[in-house]
Amino acid sequence: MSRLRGGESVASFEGSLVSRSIPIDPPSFQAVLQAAPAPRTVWAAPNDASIESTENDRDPTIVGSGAAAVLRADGPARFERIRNQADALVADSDTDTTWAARPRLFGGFAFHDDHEPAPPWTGFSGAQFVLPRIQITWGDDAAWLTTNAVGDAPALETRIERAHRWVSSLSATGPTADPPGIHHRERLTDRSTWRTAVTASIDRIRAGELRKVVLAQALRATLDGELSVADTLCRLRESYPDCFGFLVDATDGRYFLGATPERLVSLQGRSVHTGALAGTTGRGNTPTEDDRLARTLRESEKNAHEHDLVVNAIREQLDPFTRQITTGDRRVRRLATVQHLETPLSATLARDEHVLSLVEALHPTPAVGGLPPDRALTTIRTTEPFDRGWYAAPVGWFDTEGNGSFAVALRSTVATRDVATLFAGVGIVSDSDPDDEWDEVQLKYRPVLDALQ
Ligand SMILES: C=C(O[C@@H]1C=C(C(=O)O)C=C[C@H]1O)C(=O)O
Repeated sequence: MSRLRGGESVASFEGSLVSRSIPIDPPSFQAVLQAAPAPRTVWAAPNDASIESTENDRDPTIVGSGAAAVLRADGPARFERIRNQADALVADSDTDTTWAARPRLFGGFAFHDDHEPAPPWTGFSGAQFVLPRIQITWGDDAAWLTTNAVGDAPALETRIERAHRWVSSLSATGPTADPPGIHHRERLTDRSTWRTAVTASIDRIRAGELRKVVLAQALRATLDGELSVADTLCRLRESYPDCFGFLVDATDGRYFLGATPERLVSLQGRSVHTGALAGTTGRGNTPTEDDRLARTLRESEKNAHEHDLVVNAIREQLDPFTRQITTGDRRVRRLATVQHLETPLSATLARDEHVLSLVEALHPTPAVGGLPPDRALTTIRTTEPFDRGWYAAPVGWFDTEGNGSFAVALRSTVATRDVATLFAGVGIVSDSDPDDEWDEVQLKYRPVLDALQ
């Protein structure tokens, strides 16, 4: 475990990161996740060929177990503080791993700079990253076992053998329990409060004070049975295979998990992939109705405006870092419960950068914050009657060289064994309709609600 000295920004580790890995027969994702000792971390990459990637940067699926080091930070400087702690940890690191199996730190950040870890976010700092003791990585048709430690290389050789025996002993498919079921739902935002808030934001947009703001709602679901994190994530993976599945364990019986369609940024070497995801409609009951909804979404001026604001802001935020930015074609991204407008963007960095610098520059994009950013964030803070915590904030991983992959933590829940709090939001622009936006929020709760009942 890491030792923190003199406050969170200065980390001192007794030695550097050591890491060993071996190829293994691919075990069952669910069985590993079910059996892995805490804290568990999950990064499940999309199985979507349409997500742009180069040969090398295909994002793998990884389950982490245990903690060889934990980095934490708070406040507006949390991105830089995590970066400094990580630099101290990886200086002189000793790894024998292949590219896919390399050690990574998994975690994320709170949405707001002034995040307080109050319920339901107890245990969640402003930022937390875990270097797992054991990492299982699934690539396209291979898998690896990696063991990580801080300054303890000899013990690693024995640990990797023990971990290998453990993984090999897991049965091919894990047990699948029924979903826990929901016996009570409590809205933290009611319809009339929502109408008032959305109308007030629209008035401010029409008065020229704001251009866009993303307002969210929260829903507290009391569960009938006990939540199984592994089963819930597997159900989300099945229904949303082209989303990013994630799990963050706050180490006190609270988990943040979800399956989000939105990539924030991925960096490999100097190659950057990101995208704008904004503008939403539902799914039809028939293919014809589905296509009609998609066409209406594509042709809607309101959605085009909402979407363009995001594309332009991402381009501006990336501009200082890049030599060249390419904006791909806008398309409709069809998920099980909604359809979104999506534009992929790729760029080449002008110089080497750590992925956390890009994460900090991009968060929050106007897909989840708004424009101008400061006014939108103040509006969110003063309007929403709950703390967003880590919802709509960056979650992902980075490696010892500053490569990494981050998603925007949407379609998610912060949960204990018996209560799950869900969040979902919508972009408000001048011609938004409060009731349509209410309906859109309900659609965005569906991925997690369906996985729970
Ligand atoms: C804020 C959410 O989604 C974001 C808002 C969208 C919109 O307003 O159309 C679409 C996708 C996401 O960028 C959410 O899912 O909670």
